[in-house]
Amino acid sequence: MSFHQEKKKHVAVCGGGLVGALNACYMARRGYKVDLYEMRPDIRTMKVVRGKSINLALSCRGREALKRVGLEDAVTKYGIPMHARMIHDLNGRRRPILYGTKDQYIMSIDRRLLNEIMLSAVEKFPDVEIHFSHKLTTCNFETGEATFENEQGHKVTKQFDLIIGCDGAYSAVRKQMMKLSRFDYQQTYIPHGYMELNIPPNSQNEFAMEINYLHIWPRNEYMMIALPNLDKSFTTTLFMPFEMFEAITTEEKLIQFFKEEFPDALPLLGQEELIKTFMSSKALPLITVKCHPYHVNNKAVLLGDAAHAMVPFYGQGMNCGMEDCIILDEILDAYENDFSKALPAYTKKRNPDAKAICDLAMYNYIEMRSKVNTTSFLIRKKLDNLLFKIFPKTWVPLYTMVSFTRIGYQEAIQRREWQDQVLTRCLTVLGITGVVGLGVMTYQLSQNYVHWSERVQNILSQFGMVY
Ligand SMILES: Cc1cc2nc3c(=O)[nH]c(=O)nc-3n(C[C@H](O)[C@H](O)[C@H](O)COP(=O)(O)OP(=O)(O)OC[C@H]3O[C@@H](n4cnc5c(N)ncnc54)[C@H](O)[C@@H]3O)c2cc1C
Ligand SMILES: COc1ccc2c(c1)CN(c1nc(C(=O)N(C)c3cc(Cl)c(F)cc3C(=O)O)c(Cl)s1)C2
Repeated sequence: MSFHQEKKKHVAVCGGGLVGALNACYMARRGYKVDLYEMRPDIRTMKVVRGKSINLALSCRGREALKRVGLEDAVTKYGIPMHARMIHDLNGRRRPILYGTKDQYIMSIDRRLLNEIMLSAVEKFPDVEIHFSHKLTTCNFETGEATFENEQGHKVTKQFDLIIGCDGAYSAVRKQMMKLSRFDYQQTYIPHGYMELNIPPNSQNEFAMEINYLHIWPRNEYMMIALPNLDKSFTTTLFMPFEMFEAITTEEKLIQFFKEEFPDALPLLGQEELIKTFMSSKALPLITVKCHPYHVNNKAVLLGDAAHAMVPFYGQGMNCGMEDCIILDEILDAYENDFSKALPAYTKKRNPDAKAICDLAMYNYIEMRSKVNTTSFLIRKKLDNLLFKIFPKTWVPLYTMVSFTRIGYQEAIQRREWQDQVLTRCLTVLGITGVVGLGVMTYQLSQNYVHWSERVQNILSQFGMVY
């Protein structure tokens, strides 16, 4: 090796899930030697893969992360666009609320397929090896040594320049970090659990509901969400307090509950299939994990749920973890692969945003649980969308900033707080002085917006109103 030739970095990516598989592609693309360790067997050879939601919503942040390693098209060709939410109310009425313009949509992606595509992409890089059925047990943050145990209980220890913990919400790498002083850790289980149900294709072997929608049954204390699959089924996730799951002890109680709460969904789920699935499954827990710092020395760093697990009520956990890969890659460029500088910079940059989305997802859970039924959900989304149409530069709905832009999560929340202040102030003024208040609201919001009257005319004319 010539004097000036730098020794090739050798990294261990722990966890071959959605973030670990993608991060292995990022590290391999940097020219590092990569060993990816996954405690499960190769899911590409397995019949059934138990675990989390069968499908999930891929939005802007995750798509950009896939795009940068050339995987966006490979993934989105198997995705189903969802242009709007479809709100199902108690009397079976369905009302759509667009996410935005026609090119603003999120995608329903099969979790296993996404993971398989990324694992196969990792294998195409030179100097990369995937070790399935290898579970990380311990690591040394001074020497960079990591020990892995295989199915036979055989242990192997290797030394790396960097250990990247992508091993999920119950991360072993993070557990090792928790032994260190000044490592902050916080976890919260919410009282709700989730259970996956299935709406199969109808008798004509077609989708049983409108295809390109994220279907929602908001019922305050509980809710159901359904995302479409390529096989024309919908993976339907029921979110409910554990004690409610536990109180449904008989088939009769189950059917009665669905007849009362989700009457339109019951015939689509099929009573027999619903009984079979519900009675043979356990509701799974939902956890929020926050920690700081994400790195130790120049030897280890956490990405994805290992760093920031969140409740799914914004559809951002995977998208955020995938965006972690972008952030780390950009920082490694900025610091020319000097881990002693790059890792602290990564924590400094990413931790506030990750905490913000964890809080936002939890807030949305609380908001949806307490007062979001069909009407309130409709009103807020339609108000958001109307103000966004009138003042697109000023009033960007929070869900738009989160799911359709790469605005930092923390900045998105700050902008939303400003919107809320303005709205509260204007509605107060409006309440007291009526027309004057309207002027105040328009003036305040239209300051950053030119030609708003043209917009208002355009919008009102769409409702057949001449302004
Ligand atoms: C019901 C539900 C719905 C969701 N919906 C969405 C959604 O719509 N959109 C979205 O963006 N996110 C969603 N999420 C969140 C998303 O699933 C997670 O954020 C994402 O899976 C995190 O990816 P990860 O790779 O960090 O962790 P994981 O996907 O958990 O992968 C961790 C991997 O590490 C492996 N592993 C664990 N321990 C070890 C070890 N010691 N050694 C080696 N390997 C190990 C595991 O086997 C696994 O393969 C949802 C989550 C839930 C629960
Ligand atoms: C597979 O399991 C799951 C479980 C939950 C989710 C997803 C997939 C995908 N999710 C998305 N949420 C948003 C969002 O921004 N908000 C505020 C919403 C939040 C809730 Cl809880 C909801 F029901 C609708 C919206 C909405 O606006 O449509 C998206 Cl945009 S996508 C939540």
